[in-house]
Formats: sequence, C-alpha cells, structure tokens
Amino acid sequence: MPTGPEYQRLRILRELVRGRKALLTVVVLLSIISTVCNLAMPLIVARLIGAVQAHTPVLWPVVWMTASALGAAVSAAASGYLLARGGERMVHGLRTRIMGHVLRLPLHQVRTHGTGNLVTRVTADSAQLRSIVDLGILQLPISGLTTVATIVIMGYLDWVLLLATLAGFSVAGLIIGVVIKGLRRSYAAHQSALGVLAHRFTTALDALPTVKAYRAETAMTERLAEASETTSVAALRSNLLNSALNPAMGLGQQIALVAVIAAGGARYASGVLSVADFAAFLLYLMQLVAPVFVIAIGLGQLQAGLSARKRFDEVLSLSTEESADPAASPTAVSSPSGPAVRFEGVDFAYDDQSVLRGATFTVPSRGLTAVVGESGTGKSTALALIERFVTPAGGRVKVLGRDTTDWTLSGLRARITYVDQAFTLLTDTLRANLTVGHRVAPSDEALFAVLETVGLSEAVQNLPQGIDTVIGEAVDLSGGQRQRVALARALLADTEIVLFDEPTSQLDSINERSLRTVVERLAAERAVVMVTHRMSVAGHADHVVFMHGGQVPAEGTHQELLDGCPPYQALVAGERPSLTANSAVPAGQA
Ligand SMILES: Nc1ncnc2c1ncn2[C@@H]1O[C@H](COP(=O)(O)OP(=O)(O)OP(=O)(O)O)[C@@H](O)[C@H]1O
Repeated sequence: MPTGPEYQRLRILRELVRGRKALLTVVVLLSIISTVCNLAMPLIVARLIGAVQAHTPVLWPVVWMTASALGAAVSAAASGYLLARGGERMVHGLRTRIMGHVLRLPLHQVRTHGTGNLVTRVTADSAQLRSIVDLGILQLPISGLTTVATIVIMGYLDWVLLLATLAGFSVAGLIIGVVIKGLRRSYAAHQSALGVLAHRFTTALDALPTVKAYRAETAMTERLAEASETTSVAALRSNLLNSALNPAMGLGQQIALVAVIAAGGARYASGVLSVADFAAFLLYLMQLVAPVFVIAIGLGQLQAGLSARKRFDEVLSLSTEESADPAASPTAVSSPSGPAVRFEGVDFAYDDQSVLRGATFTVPSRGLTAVVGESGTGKSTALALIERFVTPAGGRVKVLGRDTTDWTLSGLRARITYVDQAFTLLTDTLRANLTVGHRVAPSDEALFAVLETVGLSEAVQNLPQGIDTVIGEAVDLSGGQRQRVALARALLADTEIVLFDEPTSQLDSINERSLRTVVERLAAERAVVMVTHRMSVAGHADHVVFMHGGQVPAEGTHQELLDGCPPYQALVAGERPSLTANSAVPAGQA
C-alpha cells in the first residue's frame, strides 16, 4: 500500500470529500467560473484594442470586461468562503477524532508521548491541516488548470513566445523542486520541536508550586528557552527555504519577460505577430505569474500540512485500550461471580523494571481489604492491574471470578470505582465531577445526600454557584475537600468494587473518622480495597494483604498476620520488614 506524501494527500482529500460532495461541487463550479472569467479578460482586451483600431463601437467589449471582472471576483470570494467552511469542518472532525483516540490510549502511551506534545497535535498541527484543504482542494488544482489553459492560449497566440516563456520558468522550477524537498524535512523538525517545547512548558506549569517554592523560575525559564531556541532554529530553516520560493519565481518571470519582449519585438518586426496578439500575449504572461506563484508557494505550504497529518497519523495508529477487548469472547457474556479480586502468580514490569513477582492474593467480595507494605513495593501497581490500566506479564488477575482480559474494558470498569492517590477532579462543575460516568444524572437530593455524608454539603452551598461552580479555575477546593468530593463520587458510583489509593494522606483526624464511616458503609455491601500506609486502617480492616518486594508473603486478618508474619510485625512496629526464609508465610496461610 502506498504511504508517500502524495498518497497521504489523496487520502486526506478523500476524507474531505466524504459527505460534502454537494458543497465541493459548488466550490469547484464557482472556481471554474472565476478562472474562465480571468482567462477571457485578455482576449476581451484584444477585442477592445481591435475595436479602437478599427474605430468600431467599444460598448460590448467594455460590458464583457466588466461582467468578467465582477464574475471572477464574486465567484472567487464565494468559493473561498465555502471551501474554508468545508475545511474547518474536516479539521474539526479530525481534531475531535484524535482527542477521542488519545483519551482511549493506554496510560503509558499517553505518558510516553507527553501531554504537551499531544496537545500540540490537536492545536498547532490541526491548524496546519487547513493548508491541505485550501491548497489541495482548490488552489493547486485551479491554479494548475489556469496555468495549463493560459499556456494553451499563449501557444495558440504564438508558440515561439510560449517556448521563450517556458524556458524562463523552467529555471524557477528547478530551484523550487530542491526547496520543496528541504521544506518537507524542516516542517517535520519544526512541528516536533514545537511538541517538545509544549510538553516541557506543560510539565513546568503542572509543577508550578514546587518551581516557585524552590525559586526555580529562572532555571526553568532557561531550560524552556533552550527548547524554544531549538523550535526557532527549525522554524527559521523553514522560513529560509520558503523565502527562496518568491525570488525563484521572480527570476523565472524576469527571464521569461525579457525573452518574450526580445522574441516578440523580432516577430512583430517580421510581421508574424500583430500588436493586439502581442498585447494579449503579454497580458497572459502577467496572468500566468499568479497561478504559477500559487503553485510554487502552495507546494511549499502543503509540506507543513502533510507533515502535520503524518504526526496525526502517528497518534491515530497507536492501539487504543479497547482494541484488546474480547468483544466476541464467549466468556464475556457469562455472569461474573467469585471473590471480588484474585491475583494468581502475577508478574508485572515497567519496561525492564520488575515490580510484581508472582503476587498471589484474594480480595473477598465484601468488607474492607487493606493493602499494606513498604513504599515502592507495588501496591498502586496492583490497583492499576485490577482496573486494567496495565496488563500482567505473567499470571492472572481475576475480577469477580473472571480474568480482566476476558472482560470488556467498559464492563470491567463499570464494576469498579477508583479513587486515585491525587484525588483527581476534572476542571468542571462540582456536579459534573460527582456524576461523571453516570448515564442518568442523579437528582439534587441524591447529590446533596452524599455530600452530607462526606461533610461537604455546607461548603458546597457556600460556593458562588453552589454545586454548579466550576472548580479548578478561579474557585478551587482544599486538598481535604477535593478528597471528600472524590469520596462522594465513589459513594454515588455504587459499584461492586471500590479501590482507594492511599486516601488518608490529606485528611485531618475528624475527616479520617468520616472516611472510616464512609468506607464502612461502602464495605457493608461491596469489596473495598484500600492501599494505605496507616497501620490503624489495617487494624480495623476485615482482610489485610501484606506486600513486600513485589510479592505477597502473607494475607489474612490483622491479628493473624501479627501472630504469624514477623515482617508484618516489623512493619506495624515502624521497622523495615526483611523477608527471610523463615518469615515468608505463604499467602493465605498467615
Ligand atoms: N508509570 C510508571 N513507570 C515506570 N515505573 C513506575 C511507574 N509507576 C510506578 N513505577 C515503579 O514501580 C514500582 C512500584 O510502584 P508503586 O507505585 O506500585 O508502589 P507503591 O507500593 O504503591 O508505592 P507507594 O506506597 O510509595 O505509593 C516503583 O519502583 C516505581 O518506581
């Protein structure tokens, strides 16, 4: 299958044409009218000169001239507007498609590409795509058509002068060919440098409080300036190449003009060429410059659009999470049962860094399960495996009795509520934050009931627009309040499994008690899995999973682990647990 830029251009044009045939037919017709009007003008002028020389009435040539000028202007303006409309719709469609695609990518892919880099593709790159539409659909074909038609008429008027014209422009053609090749590469380098810059700036803004606290504004600005400099150098190279196009065309035009005047004078003197035809030829030569300029400059600009489209395609070719879904799998329709979660000899590694090594444990279908262990031992990774943000390299992760890879992604995630470590909220209204993922929006009574449960109803009523206040912009919540919104969201979700990743980190003792009430309420009817460093949580949990070095040496009740697992005793005592042959208690046998 061809993959070159010409193929890409054709594919993009097919995308544009799809569903817009009527609009584009009108655009092309209007452009043809404009072109014909422009092409007719020198011939009408020749008629006018003839009429003046023959002392015959000039009214009709003047009327035709006026009509042609008006026709060309109006139809060019209308076709330009209609094409811009079609082009914007296509860019909007592509932009929406790539945003939807990025949101469906596996988390590690998004992290690998970087937020800023992906944002650049949706903003700057998509703006470049317009050039493909404007140039590819209208300007280049119409300019090509005008050029060919003009050349045919010029050949009809005088083929010797036409040869002189073509010789002049062929010099420009050679230079332009070389420039276009360089432009293709330099636009790609520019767009990629812009992506790196956007990524660095986005990460700097995300870390702004830390940057300020460490007075690192200057150092950060210098780092950003380096990325900006790389972008400018790449942009300058494109500008340099682009700026060669105009002089190249100017040179071609000058050579052609000199050759035509010299040859035309000789042919007029020998009586082969009339004054009217010579004047018409010169007018066509002047007219030829415009479409040939459009072709030269347009081919240059087109490279930016094609390179942007290539960057779009790079992202669109990445597999989404859903592409690994077992939609046709027969097990996907059987009704789920069994413990809430079961890890069976699970291995997992980030690239070549091994995180889980044969982890085996069970989360009962009801009650609070605390997942404890030293920092970096793989607790959050275990939650990510349950949500299928990542998949195991070995072993099986089962949710409600079924392997996570046998669930459809939306089926799996519809059964799990996940409250992340950062209590991430959307920059949106409080209502939208609470109801995200709900097909049918809960009533205000239901919303305020859960806000009351987490002790937030009064604070929400005091917000400028109450529950419809946008948070994360001018108005924001405290860390603890954000945490409680995340809790309220979990309460509303009403799923079989609730995952909490270290939810107590920002709570004061009053709110920690209220979290405990919420968790007890949730755990009465479903499985609550809580990754925590607070051993007090493990103390009142129904089940404890003790993780150490990517394994699960023991699981059971807090008391069972205290009695039978010395490393766990060490963890509870605030010491570093060490796993010896004697202390390793097989999972489930603590
Ligand atoms: N996205 C990632 N890419 C690469 N490595 C990662 C990633 N996330 C975590 N890790 C690594 O995997 C290991 C386990 O991390 P994980 O967050 O699961 O540990 P944890 O037990 O939850 O730690 P903590 O209690 O400090 O939150 C760590 O060594 C960490 O550096």
